[in-house]
Amino acid sequence: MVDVQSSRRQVPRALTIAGSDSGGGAGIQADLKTFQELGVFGMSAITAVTAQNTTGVQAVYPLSPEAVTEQIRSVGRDIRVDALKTGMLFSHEIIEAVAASLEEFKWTRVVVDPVMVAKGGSVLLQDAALSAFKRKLLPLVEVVTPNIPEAERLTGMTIRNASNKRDAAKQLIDLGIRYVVMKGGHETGEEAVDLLYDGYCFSEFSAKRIDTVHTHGTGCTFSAALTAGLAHGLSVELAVQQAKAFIQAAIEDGIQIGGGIGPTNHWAYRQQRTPGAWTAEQSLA
Ligand SMILES: Nc1ncnc2c1ncn2[C@@H]1O[C@H](COP(=O)(O)OP(=O)(O)OP(=O)(O)O)[C@@H](O)[C@H]1O
Ligand SMILES: Cc1ncc(CO)c(N)n1
Repeated sequence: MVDVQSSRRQVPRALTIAGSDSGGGAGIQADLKTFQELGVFGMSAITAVTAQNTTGVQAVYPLSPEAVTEQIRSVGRDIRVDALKTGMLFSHEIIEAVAASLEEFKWTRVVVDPVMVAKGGSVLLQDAALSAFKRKLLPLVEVVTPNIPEAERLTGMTIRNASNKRDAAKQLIDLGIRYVVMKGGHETGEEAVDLLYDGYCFSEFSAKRIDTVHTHGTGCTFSAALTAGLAHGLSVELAVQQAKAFIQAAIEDGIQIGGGIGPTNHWAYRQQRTPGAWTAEQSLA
C-alpha cells in the first residue's frame, strides 16, 4: 500500500486571525497572498467581515467570539501551525477568545499586528478592547508590530523622536512580549526605518521611503511576511529583514487598483527574484 502521508511534501503552515477586506489589499486577503508568495501554506480565522475598498471602510460586521474560536480549533485540531499572526480583532470578546485559543494550543510563534484604525480613520479595534488587548493578548506573543500611533496608544506615550521610540519599545517589552518592531511608515524622512527591540539590543531596518499614497495594507503585508519567515523557521531578526524587503518591493512596484489609497503589489518580491517573470510594468505596455 502507498504511504500517502510520507509521499506528500511537507510545507510550512501559517494561520492568520484577522478581518476580511473585500477590496483585497489588507486583512486576511493581504495575509494569504503574502503567505503564498513566500512559500507558506496559509490558513485563516476571520474575526470580522468588512465592506471596504480603496476609498475607505463602508461597513464592519464582527463575527461572534464562538465563530472565531471554532475556526481556530478546526485548524489547530487537524493542521500543524508553524506560526500565526493576528490583525483586526475589533472587540474585547474576540480578543479574549483568541487569547484562550493561543493558550489552548500553546502556540509560541505568534505575531500580533495591533490593528486599530484603517488608513481612512475607521475603527478596527474598539476603545473598550484596548485593556484586554494589553492584559490578555500581548503577554502571549513573540513579536508585536505597532506603527507609531499604535505604539502611542498602547503605551500612553507621545512619540516624537528616536529616544521616545526606544522608551516605548521598552515599555512594551515589559508587558511580556519577546520582540517589538516599531514601524516607521508614519514618520517622514528619506528612509522608512523600522526599529527592532529584543529587550537587550536595538537594531534598525531601513529602506528608501517611496513617495506614494498607495499604502493600503502595508502593515498587514509586513506582519504576514514576518509570520511567513517564522513559519519557515527563521529567527525574528532574519524574518524582519525578509519582511522589510518584501514590503519594499510591494510598495515600490505599485499597481493601479481603485480610486483611493490603493494596495501594494504582493507578487513584486518574488518577481524581482525570478528572471524573465512578468512584471506589473509590462502589463501596462
Ligand atoms: N512610503 C513608504 N516607503 C517605504 N516603506 C514604507 C512606506 N510606508 C510604509 N512603509 C513600510 O511598510 C511597513 C508597514 O508600515 P506602516 O507604518 O505603514 O504600517 P501600518 O500603518 O500598520 O499599515 P496599515 O495600517 O495600512 O496596515 C513598514 O516596514 C514601513 O517601514
Ligand atoms: C480588515 C482590515 N484589517 C486591517 C486593516 C488595516 O490596514 C484594514 N484596513 N482592514
